Amino acid sequence: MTCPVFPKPAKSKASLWKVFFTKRRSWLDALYERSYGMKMGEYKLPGLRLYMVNQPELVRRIMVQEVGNFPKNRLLGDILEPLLGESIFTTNGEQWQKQRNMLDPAFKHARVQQVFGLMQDAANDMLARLEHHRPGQDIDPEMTYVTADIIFRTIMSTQLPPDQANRILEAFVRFQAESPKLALRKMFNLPGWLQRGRSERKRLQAAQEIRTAIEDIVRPRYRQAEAARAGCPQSRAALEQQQDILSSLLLTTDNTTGQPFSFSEIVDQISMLFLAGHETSASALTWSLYLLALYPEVQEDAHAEVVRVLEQQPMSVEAIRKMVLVRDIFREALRLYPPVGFLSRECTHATDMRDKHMPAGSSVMISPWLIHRHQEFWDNPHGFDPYRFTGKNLKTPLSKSYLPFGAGPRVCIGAAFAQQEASLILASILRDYRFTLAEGFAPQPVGRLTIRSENGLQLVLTRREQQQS
Ligand code: HEM
Repeated sequence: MTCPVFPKPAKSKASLWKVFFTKRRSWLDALYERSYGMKMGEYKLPGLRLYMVNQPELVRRIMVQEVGNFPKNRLLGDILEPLLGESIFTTNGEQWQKQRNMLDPAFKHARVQQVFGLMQDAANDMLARLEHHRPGQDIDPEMTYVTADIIFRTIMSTQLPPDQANRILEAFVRFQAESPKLALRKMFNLPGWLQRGRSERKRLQAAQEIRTAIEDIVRPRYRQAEAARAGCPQSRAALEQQQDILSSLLLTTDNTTGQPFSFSEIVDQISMLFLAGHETSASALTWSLYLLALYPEVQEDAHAEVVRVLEQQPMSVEAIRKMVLVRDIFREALRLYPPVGFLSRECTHATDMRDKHMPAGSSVMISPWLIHRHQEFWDNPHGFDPYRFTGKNLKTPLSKSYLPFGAGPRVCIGAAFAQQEASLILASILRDYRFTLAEGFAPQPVGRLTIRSENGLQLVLTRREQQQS
């Protein structure tokens, strides 16, 4: 039985220096065989002490029961700061709570359903572009494009013109490629001047390019909000009419001070939603297409499900809800290739877990990648089986061993949004196309900010009606 690709783990743990000099390409390469069966591991690096926690009860303690003692790691904030500023993804305490309160309403189920039409417009544009897909062409950039386009349409009511999209997405590729190098330099506590070398300059420039593009979109709307606050009725009406997430951020004021958000605070949140909202979904969609191409019989089952549902009703929120197999293929892709492979926290107080004493200030990593492939929690952990979610024999309840969207109060705000867009995009492709991997092609998973395929995904698409005629 074919097994979906995953980087073969080393036999044993690599030395620290080997990790530093040879594993900077992808953190997945630093894993070794025992990583896939351990419940807790300890790593002493020059710049920090790091604990890897995979045991479900301890994960729950960190992410749900004692969240206040395990805030988001400063290292993550430092790495993302040039791009995201002080956004909800990295802040803690009161600042985070204020930002979460502000964003939560925009991501409620009802609100997510309202943007289905906008998602569908973007999916239809994707289908039009796919008509020009060459056999064996990489489909990963298309998944990145369509998910970024959905974010622009739903968050900022604007479409992403191809030249601007390419500039932003290419800058993000550079940012993502340089980020793990900085993380390693920080973990190894290298002197400041070594952390500010050529790679860091490239990274900062890429972040600035993305922020400038987002600032250009936000600025006129921000001015409109200022005019509305100064009493201009037309500006207020225009602002209220655009029922996107940017509008709700522009209209919100701080509960305690009554002040609106500043321009840079708004740019921080929008940049974060752009990053968190398209990169993760694009990764998961590309992996879903890979799995479907690798398992043609599952692809045929899923196609049949889509056709069956769409014979009774048009593509809609209700229709995709009925596509249970499509949903479970996406779930299984998120299990095997969770876009956020590591969740990183910090210990504010010294504490004990299993046989380890963790000093205050230690870093804690929870890895959906390892937990989702842990042999004790899953049958056939590296195998593809979308039907496992409807069977009754899951080895461990999903609530304990499945966390592609995180858990507890910091759980992903966009989980319902992501599920809806993914089902829509997959169903649209499955309805119109049969697809296979290009001859001899195998993707190479790499772990950077998200888990992507280093060499993309080369697919051959064939239109279904062409095949039948
Ligand atoms: C398949 C797609 C997605 C995956 C796998 C994913 C995964 C995650 C994970 C694991 C976290 C928690 C990180 C942690 O605890 O350290 C998270 C947080 C977050 N995600 Fe997502 N995400 C996805 C899509 C989205 C989308 C579409 C949006 C918005 C449009 C979004 C916005 C956010 C935000 C704002 C947070 C921070 C929440 C907080 O800290 O309060 N995500 N995501």
